[in-house]
Amino acid sequence: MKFKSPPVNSLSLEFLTEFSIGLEKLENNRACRGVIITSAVPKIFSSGLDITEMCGKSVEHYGEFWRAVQEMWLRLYGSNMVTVAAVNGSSPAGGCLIALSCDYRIMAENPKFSIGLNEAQLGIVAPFWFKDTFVNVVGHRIAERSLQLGSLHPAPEAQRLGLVDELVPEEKLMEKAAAVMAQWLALPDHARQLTKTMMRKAVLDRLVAHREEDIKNFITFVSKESIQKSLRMYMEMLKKRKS
Ligand SMILES: CCCCCCCCCCC/C=C/C(=O)SCCNC(=O)CCNC(=O)[C@H](O)C(C)(C)COP(=O)(O)OP(=O)(O)OC[C@H]1O[C@@H](n2cnc3c(N)ncnc32)[C@H](O)[C@@H]1OP(=O)(O)O
Repeated sequence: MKFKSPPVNSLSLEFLTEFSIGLEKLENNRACRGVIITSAVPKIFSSGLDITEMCGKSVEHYGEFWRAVQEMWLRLYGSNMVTVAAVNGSSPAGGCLIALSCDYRIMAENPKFSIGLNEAQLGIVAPFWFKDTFVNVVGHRIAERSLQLGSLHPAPEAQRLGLVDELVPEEKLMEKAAAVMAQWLALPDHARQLTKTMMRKAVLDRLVAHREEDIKNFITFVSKESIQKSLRMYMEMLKKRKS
Protein backbone atom coordinates (compact mmCIF):
# COMPACT_ATOMS: atom_id res chain seq x y z
CA MET A 1 0.00 0.00 0.00
CA LYS A 2 1.36 3.38 -0.97
CA PHE A 3 0.12 6.49 0.78
CA LYS A 4 -0.49 9.21 -1.79
CA SER A 5 -2.18 12.22 -0.23
CA PRO A 6 0.07 15.24 -0.86
CA PRO A 7 1.46 17.41 0.53
CA VAL A 8 2.15 15.36 3.72
CA ASN A 9 -0.13 12.27 3.87
CA SER A 10 -1.95 13.71 6.87
CA LEU A 11 -4.48 11.27 8.30
CA SER A 12 -7.80 12.94 7.56
CA LEU A 13 -11.15 11.23 8.13
CA GLU A 14 -11.27 10.41 4.41
CA PHE A 15 -7.70 9.04 4.37
CA LEU A 16 -8.30 6.91 7.48
CA THR A 17 -11.55 5.52 6.11
CA GLU A 18 -9.96 4.60 2.79
CA PHE A 19 -6.96 3.04 4.54
CA SER A 20 -9.18 0.90 6.80
CA ILE A 21 -11.31 -0.26 3.87
CA GLY A 22 -8.15 -1.11 1.92
CA LEU A 23 -6.81 -3.15 4.85
CA GLU A 24 -10.14 -4.93 5.25
CA LYS A 25 -10.18 -5.90 1.58
CA LEU A 26 -6.64 -7.29 1.75
CA GLU A 27 -7.42 -9.11 5.02
CA ASN A 28 -10.41 -10.82 3.37
CA ASN A 29 -8.42 -11.76 0.27
CA ARG A 30 -7.06 -15.25 0.94
CA ALA A 31 -4.41 -14.73 -1.73
CA CYS A 32 -2.91 -11.83 0.22
CA ARG A 33 -0.67 -12.86 3.14
CA GLY A 34 1.29 -9.68 3.68
CA VAL A 35 1.36 -5.95 3.09
CA ILE A 36 4.20 -3.46 2.78
CA ILE A 37 3.18 0.07 3.70
CA THR A 38 5.12 2.99 2.24
CA SER A 39 4.60 6.48 0.83
CA ALA A 40 4.45 7.93 -2.65
CA VAL A 41 5.03 11.45 -1.26
CA PRO A 42 8.73 12.39 -1.31
CA LYS A 43 10.38 12.76 2.12
CA ILE A 44 7.17 12.13 4.10
CA PHE A 45 5.79 8.80 5.30
CA SER A 46 2.85 10.46 7.09
CA SER A 47 2.59 13.71 9.06
CA GLY A 48 0.18 12.06 11.51
CA LEU A 49 -3.41 12.92 12.29
CA ASP A 50 -4.78 15.77 10.25
CA ILE A 51 -4.81 18.59 12.79
CA THR A 52 -7.55 20.45 10.91
CA GLU A 53 -9.89 17.53 11.77
CA MET A 54 -9.35 18.35 15.45
CA CYS A 55 -9.77 22.14 15.20
CA GLY A 56 -12.99 24.14 15.26
CA LYS A 57 -15.26 21.21 14.33
CA SER A 58 -18.44 19.86 15.95
CA VAL A 59 -18.57 17.30 18.74
CA GLU A 60 -20.16 14.84 16.24
CA HIS A 61 -17.23 15.34 13.88
CA TYR A 62 -14.65 14.74 16.62
CA GLY A 63 -16.46 11.50 17.54
CA GLU A 64 -16.56 10.27 13.95
CA PHE A 65 -12.93 11.19 13.40
CA TRP A 66 -11.70 9.45 16.56
CA ARG A 67 -13.68 6.29 15.75
CA ALA A 68 -11.92 6.22 12.37
CA VAL A 69 -8.50 6.55 14.07
CA GLN A 70 -9.38 3.68 16.41
CA GLU A 71 -10.69 1.56 13.52
CA MET A 72 -7.50 2.02 11.52
CA TRP A 73 -5.34 0.97 14.48
CA LEU A 74 -7.54 -2.03 15.42
CA ARG A 75 -7.32 -3.29 11.83
CA LEU A 76 -3.61 -2.73 11.40
CA TYR A 77 -2.35 -3.79 14.83
CA GLY A 78 -4.74 -6.75 14.82
CA SER A 79 -4.03 -7.80 11.25
CA ASN A 80 -3.40 -11.47 10.50
CA MET A 81 -1.22 -10.46 7.57
CA VAL A 82 2.50 -9.83 7.81
CA THR A 83 2.84 -6.04 7.93
CA VAL A 84 6.09 -4.27 7.05
CA ALA A 85 6.51 -0.49 7.21
CA ALA A 86 8.97 0.87 4.64
CA VAL A 87 9.39 4.30 6.19
CA ASN A 88 10.69 6.52 3.40
CA GLY A 89 10.29 9.88 5.12
CA SER A 90 9.35 11.68 8.32
CA SER A 91 6.75 10.04 10.45
CA PRO A 92 5.52 12.01 13.47
CA ALA A 93 2.70 11.01 15.87
CA GLY A 94 -0.08 9.15 14.00
CA GLY A 95 2.43 8.37 11.22
CA CYS A 96 4.69 6.78 13.82
CA LEU A 97 1.70 4.85 15.22
CA ILE A 98 1.16 3.28 11.78
CA ALA A 99 4.81 2.18 11.62
CA LEU A 100 4.72 0.91 15.24
CA SER A 101 1.62 -1.14 14.46
CA CYS A 102 3.44 -3.15 11.78
CA ASP A 103 5.42 -6.32 12.44
CA TYR A 104 8.68 -4.85 11.16
CA ARG A 105 9.99 -1.35 10.42
CA ILE A 106 12.65 -0.47 7.88
CA MET A 107 13.57 3.20 7.52
CA ALA A 108 15.54 5.11 4.90
CA GLU A 109 18.90 6.03 6.47
CA ASN A 110 18.47 9.77 6.04
CA PRO A 111 19.20 11.68 9.29
CA LYS A 112 16.78 14.41 8.14
CA PHE A 113 13.89 11.93 8.45
CA SER A 114 12.52 11.63 11.97
CA ILE A 115 9.96 9.47 13.72
CA GLY A 116 8.31 9.52 17.14
CA LEU A 117 5.21 10.26 19.17
CA ASN A 118 5.59 14.04 19.51
CA GLU A 119 2.08 14.75 20.86
CA ALA A 120 3.43 16.45 24.02
CA GLN A 121 5.08 19.08 21.81
CA LEU A 122 1.62 20.01 20.52
CA GLY A 123 0.25 20.28 24.06
CA ILE A 124 -1.79 17.12 23.61
CA VAL A 125 -1.48 13.64 25.10
CA ALA A 126 -0.95 10.37 23.25
CA PRO A 127 -3.84 8.08 24.24
CA PHE A 128 -3.19 4.87 26.19
CA TRP A 129 -3.27 2.62 23.12
CA PHE A 130 -0.66 4.74 21.28
CA LYS A 131 1.45 4.42 24.45
CA ASP A 132 0.84 0.66 24.76
CA THR A 133 1.87 0.11 21.13
CA PHE A 134 5.03 2.16 21.69
CA VAL A 135 5.92 0.32 24.92
CA ASN A 136 5.49 -3.04 23.17
CA VAL A 137 8.12 -2.00 20.62
CA VAL A 138 10.77 -0.09 22.62
CA GLY A 139 10.08 -0.97 26.27
CA HIS A 140 8.79 1.15 29.15
CA ARG A 141 11.77 3.37 29.94
CA ILE A 142 12.50 4.50 26.39
CA ALA A 143 8.79 5.01 25.72
CA GLU A 144 8.31 7.04 28.90
CA ARG A 145 11.19 9.42 28.20
CA SER A 146 10.33 9.77 24.54
CA LEU A 147 6.62 10.39 25.22
CA GLN A 148 7.17 12.93 28.01
CA LEU A 149 9.59 14.89 25.84
CA GLY A 150 7.50 14.45 22.70
CA SER A 151 10.71 13.43 20.94
CA LEU A 152 11.08 13.09 17.22
CA HIS A 153 14.07 10.83 16.70
CA PRO A 154 16.29 11.18 13.63
CA ALA A 155 16.53 7.86 11.77
CA PRO A 156 19.90 6.72 13.25
CA GLU A 157 18.69 7.40 16.80
CA ALA A 158 15.36 5.69 16.09
CA GLN A 159 17.29 2.56 15.13
CA ARG A 160 19.48 2.73 18.25
CA LEU A 161 16.34 2.92 20.42
CA GLY A 162 14.71 -0.02 18.61
CA LEU A 163 11.93 2.20 17.30
CA VAL A 164 12.85 1.02 13.80
CA ASP A 165 14.40 -2.37 13.15
CA GLU A 166 16.88 -1.38 10.48
CA LEU A 167 18.07 1.45 8.26
CA VAL A 168 18.89 1.03 4.59
CA PRO A 169 19.79 3.45 1.79
CA GLU A 170 16.58 4.89 0.40
CA GLU A 171 17.04 3.26 -3.02
CA LYS A 172 17.25 -0.17 -1.36
CA LEU A 173 14.20 0.28 0.86
CA MET A 174 11.62 -1.62 -1.18
CA GLU A 175 14.06 -4.40 -2.08
CA LYS A 176 14.83 -4.87 1.63
CA ALA A 177 11.13 -4.74 2.55
CA ALA A 178 10.39 -7.47 -0.01
CA ALA A 179 13.23 -9.62 1.41
CA VAL A 180 11.91 -9.21 4.97
CA MET A 181 8.40 -10.04 3.78
CA ALA A 182 9.68 -13.23 2.09
CA GLN A 183 11.45 -14.24 5.32
CA TRP A 184 8.30 -13.77 7.43
CA LEU A 185 6.07 -15.47 4.84
CA ALA A 186 8.30 -18.54 4.85
CA LEU A 187 6.70 -19.55 8.16
CA PRO A 188 3.36 -21.35 8.35
CA ASP A 189 0.63 -18.68 8.62
CA HIS A 190 -1.29 -20.33 11.47
CA ALA A 191 1.73 -20.50 13.81
CA ARG A 192 2.81 -16.93 13.05
CA GLN A 193 -0.74 -15.58 13.35
CA LEU A 194 -1.44 -17.29 16.68
CA THR A 195 1.86 -16.00 18.04
CA LYS A 196 1.08 -12.47 16.88
CA THR A 197 -2.36 -12.63 18.50
CA MET A 198 -0.83 -13.90 21.74
CA MET A 199 1.60 -10.96 21.80
CA ARG A 200 -0.92 -8.23 20.90
CA LYS A 201 -4.29 -9.39 22.25
CA ALA A 202 -4.17 -7.72 25.67
CA VAL A 203 -3.46 -4.31 24.16
CA LEU A 204 -6.13 -4.69 21.46
CA ASP A 205 -8.71 -5.94 23.97
CA ARG A 206 -8.07 -2.95 26.20
CA LEU A 207 -9.19 -0.51 23.52
CA VAL A 208 -12.11 -2.70 22.42
CA ALA A 209 -13.34 -2.79 26.04
CA HIS A 210 -12.99 0.99 26.47
CA ARG A 211 -13.74 2.20 22.96
CA GLU A 212 -16.75 4.41 23.72
CA GLU A 213 -15.11 5.84 26.84
CA ASP A 214 -12.00 6.62 24.77
CA ILE A 215 -14.13 8.49 22.22
CA LYS A 216 -15.81 10.48 25.00
CA ASN A 217 -12.40 11.31 26.51
CA PHE A 218 -11.12 12.47 23.14
CA ILE A 219 -14.14 14.69 22.57
CA THR A 220 -13.90 16.24 26.05
CA PHE A 221 -10.15 16.77 25.70
CA VAL A 222 -10.11 18.19 22.20
CA SER A 223 -13.12 20.45 22.84
CA LYS A 224 -11.32 22.32 25.65
CA GLU A 225 -10.50 25.88 24.65
CA SER A 226 -6.92 25.48 25.96
CA ILE A 227 -6.38 22.46 23.65
CA GLN A 228 -7.97 24.23 20.68
CA LYS A 229 -5.62 27.15 21.32
CA SER A 230 -2.55 24.85 21.43
CA LEU A 231 -3.56 23.18 18.16
CA ARG A 232 -4.21 26.53 16.44
CA MET A 233 -0.85 27.86 17.59
CA TYR A 234 0.88 24.71 16.35
CA MET A 235 -0.73 25.04 12.91
CA GLU A 236 0.30 28.71 12.77
CA MET A 237 3.86 27.73 13.72
CA LEU A 238 3.92 25.18 10.86
CA LYS A 239 2.76 27.83 8.40
CA LYS A 240 5.20 30.49 9.70
CA ARG A 241 8.12 28.06 9.56
CA LYS A 242 7.33 27.65 5.88
CA SER A 243 7.38 31.38 5.10
C1 LIG B 1 -6.39 12.71 29.39
C2 LIG B 1 -6.02 11.95 28.17
C3 LIG B 1 -7.06 12.08 27.09
C4 LIG B 1 -6.46 11.70 25.77
C5 LIG B 1 -7.39 12.04 24.66
C6 LIG B 1 -6.74 12.07 23.29
C7 LIG B 1 -5.96 13.32 23.01
C8 LIG B 1 -5.67 13.59 21.56
C9 LIG B 1 -4.67 12.70 20.97
C10 LIG B 1 -4.34 13.09 19.56
C11 LIG B 1 -3.19 12.31 19.03
C12 LIG B 1 -2.59 13.05 17.90
C13 LIG B 1 -1.84 12.47 17.01
C14 LIG B 1 -1.28 13.22 15.85
O1 LIG B 1 -0.89 12.61 14.90
S1 LIG B 1 -1.26 14.93 15.86
C15 LIG B 1 -0.33 15.41 14.42
C16 LIG B 1 1.12 15.50 14.73
N1 LIG B 1 1.87 15.84 13.56
C17 LIG B 1 2.88 16.69 13.55
O2 LIG B 1 3.24 17.28 14.55
C18 LIG B 1 3.54 16.96 12.22
C19 LIG B 1 3.39 18.36 11.78
N2 LIG B 1 4.01 18.56 10.48
C20 LIG B 1 5.34 18.69 10.30
O3 LIG B 1 6.14 18.63 11.19
C21 LIG B 1 5.77 18.95 8.89
O4 LIG B 1 4.66 19.37 8.14
C22 LIG B 1 6.40 17.71 8.19
C23 LIG B 1 7.79 17.41 8.81
C24 LIG B 1 5.50 16.49 8.27
C25 LIG B 1 6.61 18.06 6.69
O5 LIG B 1 7.35 19.25 6.58
P1 LIG B 1 7.39 20.02 5.15
O6 LIG B 1 8.29 21.19 5.37
O7 LIG B 1 7.67 19.07 4.08
O8 LIG B 1 5.87 20.47 4.93
P2 LIG B 1 5.09 21.69 5.62
O9 LIG B 1 5.39 21.77 7.07
O10 LIG B 1 5.30 22.92 4.82
O11 LIG B 1 3.58 21.18 5.48
C26 LIG B 1 2.87 21.25 4.24
C27 LIG B 1 1.43 21.61 4.52
O12 LIG B 1 0.83 20.55 5.27
C28 LIG B 1 0.29 21.08 6.51
N3 LIG B 1 0.43 20.04 7.55
C29 LIG B 1 1.53 19.44 7.96
N4 LIG B 1 1.26 18.50 8.89
C30 LIG B 1 -0.07 18.53 9.07
C31 LIG B 1 -0.95 17.81 9.90
N5 LIG B 1 -0.54 16.83 10.75
N6 LIG B 1 -2.26 18.07 9.84
C32 LIG B 1 -2.73 19.03 9.01
N7 LIG B 1 -1.93 19.78 8.18
C33 LIG B 1 -0.61 19.51 8.21
C34 LIG B 1 1.15 22.30 6.79
O13 LIG B 1 0.49 23.18 7.66
C35 LIG B 1 1.30 22.86 5.39
O14 LIG B 1 0.07 23.50 5.04
P3 LIG B 1 0.06 24.80 4.09
O15 LIG B 1 0.68 24.36 2.80
O16 LIG B 1 -1.38 25.16 3.99
O17 LIG B 1 0.89 25.84 4.82
